[in-house]
Amino acid sequence: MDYRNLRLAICLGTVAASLLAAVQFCFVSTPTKVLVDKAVSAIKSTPIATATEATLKNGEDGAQLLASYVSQSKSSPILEYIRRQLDDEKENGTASSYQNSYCDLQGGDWCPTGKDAWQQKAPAFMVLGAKKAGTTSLFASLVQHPQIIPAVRKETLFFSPRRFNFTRYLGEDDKKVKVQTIRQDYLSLFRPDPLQRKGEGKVSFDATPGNLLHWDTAARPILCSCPWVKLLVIVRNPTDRLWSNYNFHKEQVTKQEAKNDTNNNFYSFEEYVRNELLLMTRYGLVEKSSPRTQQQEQEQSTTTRLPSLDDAGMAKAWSAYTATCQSAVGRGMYVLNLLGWFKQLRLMGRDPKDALRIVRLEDLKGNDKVASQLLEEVTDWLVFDGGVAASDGVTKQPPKNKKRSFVHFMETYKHSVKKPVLSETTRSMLDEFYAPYNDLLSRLLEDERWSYRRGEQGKQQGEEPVVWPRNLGIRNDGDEGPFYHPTSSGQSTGICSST
Ligand SMILES: Nc1ncnc2c1ncn2[C@@H]1O[C@H](COP(=O)(O)OS(=O)(=O)O)[C@@H](OP(=O)(O)O)[C@H]1O
Repeated sequence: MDYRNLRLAICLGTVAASLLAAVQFCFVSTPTKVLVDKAVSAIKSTPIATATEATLKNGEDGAQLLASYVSQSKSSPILEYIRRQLDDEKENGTASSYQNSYCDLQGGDWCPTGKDAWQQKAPAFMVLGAKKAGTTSLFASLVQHPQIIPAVRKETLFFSPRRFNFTRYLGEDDKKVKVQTIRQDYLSLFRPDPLQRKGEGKVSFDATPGNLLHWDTAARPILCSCPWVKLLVIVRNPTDRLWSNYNFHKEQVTKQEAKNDTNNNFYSFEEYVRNELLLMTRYGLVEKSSPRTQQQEQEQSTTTRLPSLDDAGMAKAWSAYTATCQSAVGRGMYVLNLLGWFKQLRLMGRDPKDALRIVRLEDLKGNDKVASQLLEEVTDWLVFDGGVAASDGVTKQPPKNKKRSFVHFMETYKHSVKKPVLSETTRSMLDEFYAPYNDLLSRLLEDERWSYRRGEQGKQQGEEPVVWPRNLGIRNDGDEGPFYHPTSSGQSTGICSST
């Protein structure tokens, strides 16, 4: 290569690198259609996308376009990964090994006690998500409980990867979580005058729905800084959730465009889903079931596809995918997201059945005695370690405002919202796409009603409300509750016991 050609090559290389950096920067900072556009155009420039790309032409049926993309669900690497995890789910660690491996206490106490103790103010529980599964209703219902106090806003977003200060909160090798630094900063998001709560049996909580999706980055910092925390999850039929996510995103973009006086038609729902499936394909999470040519295989291995989905590969692929789009499809892969949390809990020696409760929005809708009882049971568990007995002589207090009790809120919400309708063809295609994930969820939770199968009349399976674990409110060991939280005032047990 002569000098001029070399100079030209260097210039072109520099321009390409700058463009790539600009695209990456935009991905993490622009939460609108632009983000998806950029992600998709980046994909289009790779051989993988060229192999799978299809464009919606004028008048073309969106459902038809989507069909080839959802057919991949049966053989996707992500499903294989989940199955492997489920076969291998017995792996248990201990609190001290977890703490030694992942949590840098910086001279502090993992489970401080005493009246100035951090956890007097810290969250006793968190609502992890899922986004668009009724978390706002659930939040509004929970705060009706006189012993439950929210953070300064519903979603603190403190542990969300786009806000979380990785440099400040993680050690140099990104492995150990700086517990004291997180506690010091996170605490500012909780109500002042926490000592007033001492002895009153009150507990704080954070309800950031993205934390379910971001198990790969959020679970460890959360569990290192609040090792006692209880986790509450609400899910919803993943197709309905996805549709709601799309409409919400569309509305946001439309509003923004009206403000900027621009008007680009937002993607159709089918294109929106297709774009995400393309991204997932790019990161090796799902793949087209049609056999690839040898050339395509070669091209794929030299681009961004990750070689295999072992634990590290999965976390990396998931982070890459969730950083580049709304993650609207992945948020409904509940089993994967929960497994990420299960794994961390097991590593720290906590049984997910004790640490986590999962409810379905479908069971909380409507003015139904059972739904009301369900929420009451859940709140008893959140405040009193299972509702069996209040510690320190703290007794259960009546709701603040009877008129706005759980069910009342749920009911008025339902009637006040007018919703666009999803076409039946697309709905059943997405139901089919999510079916294997839902089946694996029911395997994980040991109850087939989590599979969200529809009956003949299109009704969701399961006549009785589903909550996991099913023995809610009854301790399985008959012993002290497994968590330390503000109401237990030094009588710590489980992960925070003095052992
Ligand atoms: N009580 C009751 N009955 C029926 N549906 C309900 C109820 N409460 C919340 N919802 C539906 O949940 C969707 C909003 O979920 P989130 O509050 O989690 O949204 S967000 O993540 O906080 O943005 C939103 O879904 P869509 O209407 O389908 O978009 C709400 O209508």
